[in-house]
Amino acid sequence: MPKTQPNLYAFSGVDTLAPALRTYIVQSQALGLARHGIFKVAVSGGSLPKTLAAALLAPSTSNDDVIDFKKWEIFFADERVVPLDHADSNYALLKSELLDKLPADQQPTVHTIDVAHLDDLQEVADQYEQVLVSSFASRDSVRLPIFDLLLLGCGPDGHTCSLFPGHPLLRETSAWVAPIDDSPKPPPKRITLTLPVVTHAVRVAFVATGGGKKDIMKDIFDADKGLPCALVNEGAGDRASWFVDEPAIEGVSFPRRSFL
Ligand SMILES: O=C(O)[C@H](O)[C@@H](O)[C@H](O)[C@H](O)COP(=O)(O)O
Repeated sequence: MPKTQPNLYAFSGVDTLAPALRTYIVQSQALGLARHGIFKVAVSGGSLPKTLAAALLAPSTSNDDVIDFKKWEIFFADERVVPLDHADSNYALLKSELLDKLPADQQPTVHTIDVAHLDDLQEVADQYEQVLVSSFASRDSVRLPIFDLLLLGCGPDGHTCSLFPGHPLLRETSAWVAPIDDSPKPPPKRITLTLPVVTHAVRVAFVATGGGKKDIMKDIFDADKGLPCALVNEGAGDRASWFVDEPAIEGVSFPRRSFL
């Protein structure tokens, strides 16, 4: 069977991107709820939580546009191994951008890292993997967890999650969650979903905006440099969708799709 290609959706700016991202997330939510009565989603840090808030905090426009946060189970695609109230924490970022703005009766289940052993990176990764095992069935019965949706960013070097270009972690085939203590982007100590888990998700959405992304977007879409984002595109095919603004893909020749 020929390999499928990722969907590249381009918008004039975040104000037009956010409603489309919302529609895509609502569709993903419906698929997740139909599959198992819950919506299992993992999110990254960076600018993503702010864009997510723009997409998700807007009022519903119809009965088909309802976000049922109480049925969401939120995981972190990667997390910096710091206290949960630390300025570097992806959880703290999601909390301030989104969770704190949701009413008390609309709070999702959120799986943070266990901060009891922050000095033991492997332990933090192992414990987070156990959280996934508890949610996605026993490790023996499923080879890989299947997230309903991953919401990811793309770094200026082509990294995603805490999977960095040329890093040995890209070759991890066994763990679901891995520690990294030499992240080229500070802070150095993190945990991350591994590449097989990322490419195994039902859907993977990247959000990349701004002219600062255009060179790396050319490398991801028009070249063959084995960058982490390109490896996700290769593994997920048309299960991967990119929500970008025009400045981010200026000069990229890969064909865009229209988001309907
Ligand atoms: O852990 C990190 O260091 C950041 O979360 C990082 O991975 C970020 O997601 C990308 O660099 C995209 O950043 P923007 O969303 O700001 O473009």
